Amino acid sequence: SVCSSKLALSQVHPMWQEPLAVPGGDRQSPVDIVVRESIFDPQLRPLKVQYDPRTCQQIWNNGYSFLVEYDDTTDKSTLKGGPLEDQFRLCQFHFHWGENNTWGSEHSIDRRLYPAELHLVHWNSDKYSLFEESVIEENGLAVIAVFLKVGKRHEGLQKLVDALPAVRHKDSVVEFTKFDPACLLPENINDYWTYAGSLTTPPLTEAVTWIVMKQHIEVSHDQLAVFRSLLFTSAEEQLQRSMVNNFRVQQALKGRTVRSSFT
Ligand SMILES: CCCSc1c(F)c(F)c(S(=O)(=O)NC)c(F)c1F
Ligand SMILES: [Zn+2]
Repeated sequence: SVCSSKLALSQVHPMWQEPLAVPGGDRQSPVDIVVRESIFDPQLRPLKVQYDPRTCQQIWNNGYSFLVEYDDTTDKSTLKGGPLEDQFRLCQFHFHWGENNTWGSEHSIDRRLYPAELHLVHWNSDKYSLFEESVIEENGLAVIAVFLKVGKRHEGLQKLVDALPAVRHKDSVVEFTKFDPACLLPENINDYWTYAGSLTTPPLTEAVTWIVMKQHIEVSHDQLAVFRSLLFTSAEEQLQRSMVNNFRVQQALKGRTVRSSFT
């Protein structure tokens, strides 16, 4: 699928070589969400998520995270409603996580970090014909963020966990089909915060409408340990480095309002 276009990602530098200056960046991500400063917006509608597991294609280790990629050439897996005016197509989902269970998420709620964070990346197929175009447009992307907490084993996630050893090294790809990403959403998807932000990986473009779920999902310690068994490095490289702490440092809100869909 085009959504994790090799070209766009080829400019990717390891996130931890911060700061990658974004000239005049005034809507950068991630941020800390201060609950008491968020504004309830009664005009925020329920989210409409329609995912078709048959559009699931492959898992790719891009040296950053592992991306589960979907066929985004038709409107089969879509997101609309909530803060969104247009219809968005699912192109991939991936995670950010830490070296231990103390930190790993990109966003935080009143400074509380989670051990990992899921990102479901969608692009505006009403306004653009290609993912690449949408990445550089201010209303181009919509990302649903879901926090992961360590607890009971997530049965739906296990199929994905079992496939990860096949993509241990950077640039490895494995076929992965019939996975319904809806199983990774919390029961309640109508309680969320939303704000205007950016990608948290280069090109760091300010194209993202963020939708951060209030309710987290639970995964087991062992499932998260398999995430940490992935490598940033390709099979050829001398020095292998564990894929952990693949989150960006938090950015200033710079006057932005974070709205909530709930009181
Ligand atoms: C040119 C990007 C290729 S796809 C992609 C990605 F791989 C990624 F990691 C993030 S993120 O910023 O890290 N999380 C929302 C994105 F937003 C993406 F769109
Ligand atoms: Zn992400």
